[in-house]
Amino acid sequence: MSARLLPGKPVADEILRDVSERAAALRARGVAPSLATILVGDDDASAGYIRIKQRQAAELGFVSPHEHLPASASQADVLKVVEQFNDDRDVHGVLIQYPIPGHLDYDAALGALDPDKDVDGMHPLNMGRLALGMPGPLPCTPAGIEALLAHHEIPVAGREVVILGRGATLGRPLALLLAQKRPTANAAVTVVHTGVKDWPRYTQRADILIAAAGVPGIIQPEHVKPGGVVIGGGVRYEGRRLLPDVDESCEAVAGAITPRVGGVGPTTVAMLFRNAITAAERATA
Ligand SMILES: Nc1nc2c(c(=O)[nH]1)N[C@@H](CN(C=O)c1ccc(C(=O)N[C@@H](CCC(=O)O)C(=O)O)cc1)CN2
Repeated sequence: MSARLLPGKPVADEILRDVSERAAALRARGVAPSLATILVGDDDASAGYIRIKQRQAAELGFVSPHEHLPASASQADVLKVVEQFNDDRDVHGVLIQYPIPGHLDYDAALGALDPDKDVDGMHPLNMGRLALGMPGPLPCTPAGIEALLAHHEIPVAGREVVILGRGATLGRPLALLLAQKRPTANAAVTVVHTGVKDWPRYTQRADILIAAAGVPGIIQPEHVKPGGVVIGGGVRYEGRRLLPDVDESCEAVAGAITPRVGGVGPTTVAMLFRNAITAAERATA
């Protein structure tokens, strides 16, 4: 058996088409939608992702002010930039590229961000909104995975979803999202982590297995239910080299699977812009 592939690009294209139309509507009433980016330090991969986001912003007709702080920046320097963007009425969304240098506190910087401008959906208030089922910006990778499943018409409601990994950016918010009472969610969700000795016992019974561990190659064919759906959400980067959680040999066992490149990643960026256009519309309504 060879699994059906579930690419992310058509999902991202659909989301970005909608964002582009909404951006044009804002511009037609004299509003320039704006997504500000903050990069701290000289990490090549992060600088590359910022360039991708700026290119995408330009294609969609967004303004994208950018602040690049040196690796030696202090926490106060970072907070000052965050506050400047918070106070700037022409800036509708802000993202702080992760990671930042080790002497800095990313969570504190995120906590200082205006929650209404939080396009990553990771501010504590927005995570709280997600936990309570209240409207707000959704964390981009979890929202991208829900959209990917819906786009490829993978039924989720009532099915057994197992998420391997409980991190704050993926496993935990994704569990909250897919358990919500909505047609594209409403699943029986189990979160298991790699510290559980017999974690394969959980993944083997998953109708939909979502790898969110950030451990390269941790998911092998024997961890997958034959014919099940496998979504590779977790990745680790060595420089710009992508090391997915899911080993490619899983394609022989799964019924459907995301490609190792061009799976969940493109949907994450699209969701960032969906959050940004929503923030711009709300700020200028
Ligand atoms: N503030 C944020 N920081 C970071 C995020 C984020 O969402 N918000 N995510 C990652 C980096 N990232 C975006 O910033 C990102 C990384 C990778 C991809 C992607 O589409 N990858 C491709 C593979 C590309 C390759 O060949 O290496 C894929 O998955 O197919 C998109 C976004 C950390 N920081």
